[in-house]
Amino acid sequence: MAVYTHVPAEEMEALLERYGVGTLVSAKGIAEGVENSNYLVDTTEQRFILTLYEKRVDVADLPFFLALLDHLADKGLPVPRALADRNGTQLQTVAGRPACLIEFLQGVSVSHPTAAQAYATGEALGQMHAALADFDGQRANALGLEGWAALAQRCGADLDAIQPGLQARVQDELRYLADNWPGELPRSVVHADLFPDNVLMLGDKVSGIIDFYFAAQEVRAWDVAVTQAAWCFENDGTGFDADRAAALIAGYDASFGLSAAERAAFPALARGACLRFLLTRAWDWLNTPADALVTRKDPLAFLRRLDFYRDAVPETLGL
Ligand SMILES: Nc1ncnc2c1ncn2[C@@H]1O[C@H](COP(=O)(O)OP(=O)(O)OP(=O)(O)O)[C@@H](O)[C@H]1O
Ligand SMILES: N[C@@H](CCO)C(=O)O
Repeated sequence: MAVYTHVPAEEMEALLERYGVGTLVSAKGIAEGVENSNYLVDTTEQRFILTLYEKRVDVADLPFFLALLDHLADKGLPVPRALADRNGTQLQTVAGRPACLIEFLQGVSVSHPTAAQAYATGEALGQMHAALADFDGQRANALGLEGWAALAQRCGADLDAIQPGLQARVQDELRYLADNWPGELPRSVVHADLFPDNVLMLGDKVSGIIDFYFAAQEVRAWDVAVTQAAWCFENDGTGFDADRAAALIAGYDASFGLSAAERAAFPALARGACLRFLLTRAWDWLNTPADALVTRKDPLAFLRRLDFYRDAVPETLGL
């Protein structure tokens, strides 16, 4: 579950008062997600998401994230805005945490995406990249190449407690990526975490793209690699689904497209994607008490993906 901070009903009521959006009917903690606390809030008029920003979100980055949501929503993407209260303020303090009241979008996150759903997601990702061409917000990617090395350093030899030999494997991979990272490819603000749980779907249509709190400037095609690594395997990192992967890339090509240079670099980008999630999951695995309410995600599910991309023949990746 992910409700790290409890919000008393009185405080919720006082918050809603500032927006003039009806009075509180119910507020339920949302179990999904690991990063922030989220509540589903119903008022006499409307339904909202209340997000309280927790450990990995730096308050100084919130203006960037809120501007990004507004920019994409202005361009017609199904992205929820943070609402402004009667004074025009989007960012609030709730139960001592920075917080926003966010538009509720319909749809469900799929656990076993079909090829048609992967196509729609690739297409939506391409539309998002097109819409970001004139977004001038700046945020460096703390979870890029340098950030992975720093995180590996912080995990240190404890990586071997997750699986013997993991520290050496991570160091090999960091060396490979330092030598082969295609840093010369076009850059843009990217979503950087477009997992199935961050895409809401109604049937085969994308009805919502959420959770932009890792968005940052990065090699743009890395976003496509992250999305493929997240969408085209079983949860445990086995069973790469070539049809789903090809559909995702075809959807992206239909709305934006990968260049020849981006296709050539795709396996290295995908290895970087896998290393990013392997390391953040490993850090959480090592630093989340076993009795914590939040469910830790398996780092080895991304080691298996990493092994897959290391050994993959590029033609099998749907490129
Ligand atoms: N704008 C929204 N409209 C509808 N549902 C939403 C919205 N925002 C969040 N949700 C719901 O809340 C859940 C958790 O949200 P979110 O993924 O943003 O949390 P998180 O803790 O940041 O997650 P993650 O672990 O993916 O980083 C989502 O899976 C979704 O069900
Ligand atoms: N989507 C990430 C969580 C956010 O860093 C994961 O599944 O590991």
